[in-house]
Amino acid sequence: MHLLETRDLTHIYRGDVHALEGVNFTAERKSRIAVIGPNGAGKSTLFKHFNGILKPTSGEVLVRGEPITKENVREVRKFVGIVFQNPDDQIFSPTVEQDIAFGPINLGLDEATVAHRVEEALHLLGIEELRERVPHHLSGGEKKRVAIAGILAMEPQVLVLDEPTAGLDPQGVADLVAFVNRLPEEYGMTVVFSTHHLDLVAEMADYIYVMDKGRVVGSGTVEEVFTRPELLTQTRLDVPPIPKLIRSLRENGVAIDMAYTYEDAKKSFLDAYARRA
Ligand SMILES: Nc1ncnc2c1ncn2[C@@H]1O[C@H](COP(=O)(O)OP(=O)(O)OP(=O)(O)O)[C@@H](O)[C@H]1O
Repeated sequence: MHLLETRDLTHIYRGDVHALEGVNFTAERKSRIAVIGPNGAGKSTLFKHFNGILKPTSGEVLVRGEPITKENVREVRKFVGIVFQNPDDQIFSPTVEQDIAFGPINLGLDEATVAHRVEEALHLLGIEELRERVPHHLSGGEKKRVAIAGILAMEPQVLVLDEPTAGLDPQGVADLVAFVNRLPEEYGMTVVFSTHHLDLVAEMADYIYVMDKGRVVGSGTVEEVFTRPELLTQTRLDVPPIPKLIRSLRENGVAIDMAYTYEDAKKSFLDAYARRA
């Protein structure tokens, strides 16, 4: 049984827009999964099926092996939390603190538990100093953190992030990467995210789904996907700079180990340099 699964999932929007066509997707506990693909590939539509926001035109979505039904959709939404692309869709309370408390209160938790969860979420996202602020007056990046904190406070087992780094400054991106990477190990969570920043994928994911025109056109480990440049270019994507540069050096006779993350690349370069010396 998979933690989350779609089987032959097809979604046709009104107007005969075929947004998903026969998508098979699985996620396991503690996995870090990137969904990549050009604009309009169907990433957000897929995510909206993960907790029953959208209903399949055909096919199935299974959460812990169970199809999503009217009866279990509340439970499913506790289990799978989604942070949308645009934080304005998700933020509506008068203060940040109240906004983060909204989800836990809705789950029917007692006051002390709600307060505790709000504190934890503020702390995890590093936004304690924003607690009294009016969400709508925050910057884009600050809003994004508040939106993530609001979902996190519901303690989902699966955290789905639709383009989490869009609009963040470089330090914000680095903080987000570090934050996401703590969740599987420290909290046993599964993280599924979409991004157009392919250089972040190796830093934040173990497994990749490549989507194009509503279909999954490739999937595999970071290594499996990034060693298929044709798959990426045919979907208007590209191999990120680190593996691209190292591949090119290898093709030019440089003895250097392949790497996908910044830290691994640094090690590869230092090793290659040491071997020469
Ligand atoms: N509510 C809707 N009604 C009709 N068509 C829609 C609706 N939402 C999305 N679509 C269409 O479905 C297709 C998939 O859109 P989706 O937002 O899932 O793509 P995406 O991969 O998330 O794109 P992006 O990278 O631009 O965020 C697109 O052709 C889009 O125009």
